[in-house]
Amino acid sequence: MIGFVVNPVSGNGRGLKVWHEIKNILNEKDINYVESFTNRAGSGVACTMDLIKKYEPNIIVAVGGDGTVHEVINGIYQAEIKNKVHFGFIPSGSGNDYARGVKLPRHHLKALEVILNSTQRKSIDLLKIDNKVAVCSIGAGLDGKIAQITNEAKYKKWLNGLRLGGLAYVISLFRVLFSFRTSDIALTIDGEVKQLKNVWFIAVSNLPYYGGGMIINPNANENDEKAEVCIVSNINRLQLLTLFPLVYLGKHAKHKAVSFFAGENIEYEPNHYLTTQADGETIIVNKYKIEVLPQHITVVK
Ligand SMILES: Nc1ncnc2c1ncn2[C@@H]1O[C@H](COP(=O)(O)OP(=O)(O)OP(=O)(O)O)[C@@H](O)[C@H]1O
Repeated sequence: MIGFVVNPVSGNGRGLKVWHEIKNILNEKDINYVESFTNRAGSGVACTMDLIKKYEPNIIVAVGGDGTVHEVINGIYQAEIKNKVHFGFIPSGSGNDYARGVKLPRHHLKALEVILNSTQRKSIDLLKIDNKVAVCSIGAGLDGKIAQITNEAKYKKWLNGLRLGGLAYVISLFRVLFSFRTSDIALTIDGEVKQLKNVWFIAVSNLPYYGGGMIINPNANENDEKAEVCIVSNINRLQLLTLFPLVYLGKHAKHKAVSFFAGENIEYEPNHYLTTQADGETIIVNKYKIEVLPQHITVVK
């Protein structure tokens, strides 16, 4: 049996349209499935856990955007069944960083074909922070703030409807840039400590993309049992603006303000609270401690 967790409001309402199309095909093909609709932000976790408990599906599919991917993966994680239920994805949002990262089709009908016909499976790592997990990235500082105000902004919905969700992050950058305060950070990666001054953000990745297509950690690999870390520090606002377009091309590596690291256990202590995003969703963090969970979830490819 396949369980579908559908976010009807993803992609500014595209989620519901996509689901109706998918459902018709499932009915025509006489596929055994169950569905559950998210009814508010965050409810995808409980929807997933309920489906697993009641129906014991072998595949759980998120129908939505990266936020829905995040919630369903957390539902599977909290159900403590590890690789027993396989994860599938049908995109109906606009960011699609997960689909890009694991090289899944971005068209919903092609994605459905993969779920119904593919026998390929891949075990991938997850990133754990507090009692939550992320599949794409966890970012703190400027990117956390940008994700927060983007998720609250009306223009995200309009732009999502036009399939220009990535542009919403650019608008938000200009909104937060001038009031944002950088921080000093003590960073520990696998026991090695580094002191960093004037940090704009710290992005810890399992997959290369975030923010609707920025290639923030080009070397991130979902099953190398490591997280890639990109830090931007010691740069003024104008220089940051010139760096920003390079991230869309993954060409920021040579810039003097950019440092990369990799490891299994990443911990940082900032000198003030950093707004944090996990897979683009704002999360409240008690401890800035990120751990790689090696090959913790099996995805349909
Ligand atoms: N019924 C609902 N009403 C309001 N918000 C919801 C509902 N269901 C889910 N959400 C929230 O909608 C937000 C956005 O979902 P999602 O990321 O899947 O779509 P998107 O923003 O259109 O896509 P993307 O993140 O790929 O741009 C998530 O924070 C999710 O918790």
